[in-house]
Amino acid sequence: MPRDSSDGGLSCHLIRISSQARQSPKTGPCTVPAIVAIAKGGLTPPWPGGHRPCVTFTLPRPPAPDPLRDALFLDFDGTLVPLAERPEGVVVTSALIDRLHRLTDLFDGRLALVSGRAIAVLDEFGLSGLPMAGSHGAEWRLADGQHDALPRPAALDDAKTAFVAFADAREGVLFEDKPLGAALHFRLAPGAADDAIALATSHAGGLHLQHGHAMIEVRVPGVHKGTAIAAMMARTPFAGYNPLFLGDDVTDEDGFAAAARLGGHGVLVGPSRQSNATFALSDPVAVNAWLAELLEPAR
Ligand SMILES: O=P(O)(O)OC[C@H]1O[C@H](O[C@H]2O[C@H](CO)[C@@H](O)[C@H](O)[C@H]2O)[C@H](O)[C@@H](O)[C@@H]1O
Repeated sequence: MPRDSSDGGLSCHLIRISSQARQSPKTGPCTVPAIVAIAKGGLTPPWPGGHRPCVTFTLPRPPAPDPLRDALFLDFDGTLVPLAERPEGVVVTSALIDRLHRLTDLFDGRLALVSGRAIAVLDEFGLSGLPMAGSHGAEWRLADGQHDALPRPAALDDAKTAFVAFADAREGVLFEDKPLGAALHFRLAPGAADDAIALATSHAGGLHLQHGHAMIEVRVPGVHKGTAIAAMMARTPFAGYNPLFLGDDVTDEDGFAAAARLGGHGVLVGPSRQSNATFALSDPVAVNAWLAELLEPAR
């Protein structure tokens, strides 16, 4: 199966190849259909005419997990709930909460949320009964009360002051105060993206610069969703099972890699891209339908 290794780091199975000329995500316009690139020698440089080929990575739908062998790790925003214009705008329905609890029972407790949000925020959304990792892996809490959280770095206070001033000065930019991070959202002000990212980068010393959907964040360094999944997988009731992780954002790539390393796999939610995931679902509606199907045999 052909692979595109031109971007380094990630490697993806190329399942479907587009013959349409499209915008290349990495190197500007691509004008050479991949099928031509393959005919001329492959998907790595040199490409015909020097142009990156147009490729579409399409991953297959995940098979149904086995409740006796697998553990489910679920991202929140963009995976379980559709993205909203504002962080506080997402809606967590009672049907979703009920579904997650029934799945937890089906998997004998082996279901956890893995989010960039703080655990305290997920609790406020009514999800407090579930095991979860928050703050991009900087904190986790299991159903039996085991928990861990890294301390808040002092550097976040300076970042917060600068981010609040920036958000006040730029129409549509939102500041999100997080216990273990500080974030700027520019979904409502896309023109402010470059300046917001530059500002966050200037405050990233000693912190981790975390990109996300229409947002930039500085946060606790040294951890990520992969380390959180590994920490939970080392403990009861997860140890000894195969982790499946569903996520949509760049922060989820570490989780996909960890799931694969620990004997499971990642499921990318959303449009195709180069990813550590090996399966895909189109959006949160598809995720919730897939999850609901798992409960059907138990009805
Ligand atoms: O890891 P996740 O659970 O996916 O959390 C990632 C970030 O989600 C939130 O921001 C994103 O969702 C917002 C609401 O839909 C949206 O307005 C924003 O553009 C997205 O980036 C949350 O606010 C962040 O703290 C999380 O890190």
